[in-house]
Amino acid sequence: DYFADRDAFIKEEASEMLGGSIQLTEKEEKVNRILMQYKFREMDAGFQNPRNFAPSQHFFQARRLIDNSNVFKLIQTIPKGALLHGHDVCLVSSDYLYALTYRENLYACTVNGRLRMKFFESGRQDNTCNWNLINVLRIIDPSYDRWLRSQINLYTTHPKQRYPNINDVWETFESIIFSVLELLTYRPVFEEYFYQVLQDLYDDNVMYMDFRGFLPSLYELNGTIYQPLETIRFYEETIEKFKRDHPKFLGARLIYSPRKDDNATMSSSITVAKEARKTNPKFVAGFDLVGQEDARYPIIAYLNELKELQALGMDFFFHAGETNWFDTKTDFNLIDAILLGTKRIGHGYAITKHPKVMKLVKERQIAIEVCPISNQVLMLVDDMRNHPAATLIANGFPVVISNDDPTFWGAKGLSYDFYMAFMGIAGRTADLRLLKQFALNSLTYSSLPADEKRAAIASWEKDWQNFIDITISSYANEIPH
Ligand SMILES: O=c1[nH]cnc2c1ncn2[C@@H]1O[C@H](CO)[C@@H](O)[C@H]1O
Repeated sequence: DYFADRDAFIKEEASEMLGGSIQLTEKEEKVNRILMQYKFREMDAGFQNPRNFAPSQHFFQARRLIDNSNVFKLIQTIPKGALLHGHDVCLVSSDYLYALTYRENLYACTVNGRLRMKFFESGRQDNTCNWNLINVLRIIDPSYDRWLRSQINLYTTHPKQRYPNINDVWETFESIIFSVLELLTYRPVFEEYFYQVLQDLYDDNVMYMDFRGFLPSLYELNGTIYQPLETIRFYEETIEKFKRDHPKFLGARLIYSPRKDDNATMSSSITVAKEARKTNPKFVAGFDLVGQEDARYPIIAYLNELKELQALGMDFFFHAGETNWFDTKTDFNLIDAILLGTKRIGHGYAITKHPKVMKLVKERQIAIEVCPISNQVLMLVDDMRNHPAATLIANGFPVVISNDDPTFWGAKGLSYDFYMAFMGIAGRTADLRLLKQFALNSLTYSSLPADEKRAAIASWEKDWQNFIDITISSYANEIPH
């Protein structure tokens, strides 16, 4: 019978999908029905009229739609496990970052038309720039604030016009980081900032983080400058403080990630990496190389240095294949990442063009850190339905969802990226099992040592049960049959 065969076909294919091996309990089924009712409504409205469908639009336009979405509201309450791919200075909400510019003693100047900000003791400004107090600039020029905001966010009403191609958006992105760096590396602000990073995650039901960071030097008003290795101490103290205030939070570990740079800079970064690994093996989970992949040297340019690190027991978590180019030095980073034994792959956007990499990634369970909104804002994909991670999800690859740099595109926490993955990248019938699998994957593939990982999963399971119970009771009148 044709229809029976067809049904069996569809079922078999769906069972290969990420999350397909999860059996939901009766209670979870109830929550799933609530979730899927909302999902179908939103998808059907989008199918009727694409104007209603957030994942096919640029995040700058889509955010308003997502904020009003019932699926999104539910996703926010889901215990999402860990964030495995986010960058040190790009992780708070834009509003929090903006609010920091109201701090006392903060001065500004422009360098080649770009904002630079730094804290000084009154009258002690250095002479590298024409410094003025920001809070004074605000008063004398009413348009100053609007300009300042534009200097610390990629947001624009017309992204396609403002950033005609990928190099334009990356150039602005890197110059934003230049603008905020000395705002954030003033030691007291750095600690408050990082505390808020953890708070944003905690509030979004994310309990652990492996983050990429380049260990910037911090400074005090009195002129003290700390060495990169000392930055680790401030991270660790802030994490301890946060955990004291939020006992359920499980911590954060650093993947030391200098930018792919010239030999001299890289050689000093390698020295830092070796030292950091030796002095802080618990906090330093591994090593990565960052920056716009098409524009910089490939991984293989640093082969000797990487081999040295490897000999010291350093784990790798490489960015690789964050590109639209096929069969070039950039996507070949995927091959070097695998050959060098990477534990996970950052982005891996080009991976579906490399069948042998695909095969090995599945065999060795190397997780792919998918960052949907980042890939859209940094101009690899327009419409989430075209994101290559759809293929990974359909074939049950070890995918985790991450937020990369939420500050600079006006996202917050991890839920916006979960929404894009769930509604835009995964299929129409992908359900609570997929979201549960994303959360479980984030812990399974985290850098946590085995015993801490077991404890983390046990703690997450409690949160999950709790989420199920709370959802059932708060949606009691709306559970479909
Ligand atoms: O998506 C990304 N791919 C590669 N590098 C990135 C991405 N997002 C941020 N950074 C890099 O991280 C540094 C801050 O720690 C940024 O300067 C940027 O080069």
